[in-house]
Amino acid sequence: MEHSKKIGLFFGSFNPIHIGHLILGNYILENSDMEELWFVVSPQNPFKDKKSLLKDHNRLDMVQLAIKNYPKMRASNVEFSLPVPSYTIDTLTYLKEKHPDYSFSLIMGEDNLGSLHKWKNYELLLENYQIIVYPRILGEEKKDEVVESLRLTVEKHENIHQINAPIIELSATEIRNMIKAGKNTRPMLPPEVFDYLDGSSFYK
Ligand SMILES: Nc1ncnc2c1ncn2[C@@H]1O[C@H](COP(=O)(O)OP(=O)(O)OP(=O)(O)O)[C@@H](O)[C@H]1O
Ligand SMILES: O=C(O)c1ccc[n+]([C@@H]2O[C@H](COP(=O)([O-])O)[C@@H](O)[C@H]2O)c1
Repeated sequence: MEHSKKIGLFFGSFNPIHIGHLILGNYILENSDMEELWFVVSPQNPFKDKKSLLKDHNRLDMVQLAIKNYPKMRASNVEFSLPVPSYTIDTLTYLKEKHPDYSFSLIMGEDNLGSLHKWKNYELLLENYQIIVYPRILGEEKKDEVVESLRLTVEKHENIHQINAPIIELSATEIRNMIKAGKNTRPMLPPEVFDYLDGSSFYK
């Protein structure tokens, strides 16, 4: 049988991409059988607050800058030309058609696993794709018993693979707030992304 290249997909708005995303992407490449890791930049979601969301191409530019020295990482703009809001199952179906020789897996934080049962066609997603789940610190809301029990049901599925990646408590929201307040974000951002933002008026 022909080998199908294993691709891990990491979806997000990456507004901006930060070192938490990079550390995790690198961990997965170094500790799983994924051969490539694609950062799939989600377009502007009409149901979310757009005020501080940079344009698609700016967020894609930053991902490209951040990964330029990581040969196994790619930036994907596949969702830019698909209907919004982007449903992961639709993106996966499109990617599978476009790259029939690749095998795609989903990379997801433990926090998102709690709401997976609300995603479009989540049963289809679970049946057809491997989902790699990494640990996050769960907030009070996520600890809710009902969510927790649903999470456990999904967790038992054979396509869910939990990995022991390091927890980096950083968020793009925190970084945007710091930039707005004139604080230094250099250690939280890949150097090229820091320079890109430093020379612009973004988030200020
Ligand atoms: N520090 C982190 N460590 C691991 N995963 C993260 C981290 N921050 C975000 N993620 C995950 O990365 C994906 C893309 O993240 P996203 O671009 O939404 O970043 P974010 O930092 O959570 O952004 P925001 O604060 O704007 O909501 C999401 O699945 C999110 O759960
Ligand atoms: O497909 C769905 O129904 C669906 C519902 C919610 C979230 N997602 C995906 O999960 C990613 C992270 O979601 P969020 O809400 O944490 O930004 C987002 O980029 C989407 O690709 C997908």
